[in-house]
Amino acid sequence: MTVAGSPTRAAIAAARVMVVKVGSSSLTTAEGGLDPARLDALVDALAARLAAGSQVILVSSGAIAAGLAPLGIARRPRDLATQQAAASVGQILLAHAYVESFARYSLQVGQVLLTADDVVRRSHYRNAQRTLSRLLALGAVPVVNENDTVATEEIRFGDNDRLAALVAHLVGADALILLSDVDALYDGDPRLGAARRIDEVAGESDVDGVRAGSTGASGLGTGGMASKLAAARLASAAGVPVLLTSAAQAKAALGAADVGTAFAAGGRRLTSRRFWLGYAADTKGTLTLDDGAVAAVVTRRRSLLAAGITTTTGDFVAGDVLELRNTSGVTVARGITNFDSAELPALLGHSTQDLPLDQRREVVHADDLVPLI
Ligand SMILES: Nc1ncnc2c1ncn2[C@@H]1O[C@H](COP(=O)(O)OP(=O)(O)O)[C@@H](O)[C@H]1O
Ligand SMILES: N[C@@H](CCC(=O)OP(=O)(O)O)C(=O)O
Repeated sequence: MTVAGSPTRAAIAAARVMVVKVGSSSLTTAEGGLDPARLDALVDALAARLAAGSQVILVSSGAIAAGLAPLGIARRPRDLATQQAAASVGQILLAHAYVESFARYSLQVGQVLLTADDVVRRSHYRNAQRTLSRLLALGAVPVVNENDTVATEEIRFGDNDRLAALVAHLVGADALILLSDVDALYDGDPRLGAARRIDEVAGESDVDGVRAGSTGASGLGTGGMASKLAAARLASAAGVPVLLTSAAQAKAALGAADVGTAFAAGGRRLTSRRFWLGYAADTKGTLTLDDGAVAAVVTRRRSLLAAGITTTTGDFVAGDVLELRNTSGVTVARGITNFDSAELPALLGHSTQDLPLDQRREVVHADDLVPLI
């Protein structure tokens, strides 16, 4: 049963700025290629929300899927070069289809193709932020996708669910809507048999035991439900509530928000620097902390000193972001190191006053540290 009028659904229904993400399987036909009718239906729903006064950023997958049929490729290719070639052909078709469809409402669209670097590197992050807010201020609808043709295997987002969650934080969205080919989150993949529908996720305990598959039914998308769940966690940590439903229900999702699964926003909205540090930046290594150090940094919000670190891994330099783990291997925080990986091992376990003068500093300063538990 849908929890009508819950605070999360009310917040989504009232959102002024929203990011809407649509998956490949919701834009293409079974034979391959774009499905203009489904794309128009999505744009109808977006235009209604825009007419009601909201600002909408669309994160649209579908470039690879849209490029397959025109290139005579029958199935989604596994190798990166063919995926990139398909995306290169498909992205133009996709952008063109949106231009035509939004034109029915006299709306302009602006194509924004992002690489992981654009959202995880601080200087690029602010640039992407400025471009998106200027597009919104000018009344255009930003249509975002990963810049598939230039992204290498190592630096790819690979899934647009995560990209959409990062964009939601980037633009300070009030809600993130994830539109897929399934109407809600279930406790198991509904394709595999009876599964219970989940209406509302208030916290981690509500998704305990949920089996989220990592491949979609269509074979066109990437990541399956697992990547949507991870994206919902990311957005929730950024203070953004999430609604997950099918593209077929886009109108209802963008209207009363009384369909699908609603994920509550967890806690307060982090500043962009702390969100970047805690969730978006790439990490270059790990530090294992003893129990006293975990309590100091997580509970008492203190800086991390060399005395509380037992081991380090990775190849990093001062200024890199590291994962801070407890002795069971659980990541308890992320932070910026003040030391290179080459000099840190010799300092471990030593109290700060025993260190040479030029090394008497915190390993991670409290201001550069985001607890994650
Ligand atoms: N626990 C679950 N609840 C709902 N759907 C699930 C679950 N586990 C796996 N799935 C599958 O995930 C698919 C959606 O993933 P995907 O095809 O990657 O979507 P998209 O292309 O929209 O990004 C659904 O078709 C559904 O069968
Ligand atoms: N950037 C890729 C989409 C990758 C992706 O996440 O796809 P999907 O799982 O359908 O949202 C493309 O446009 O084909």
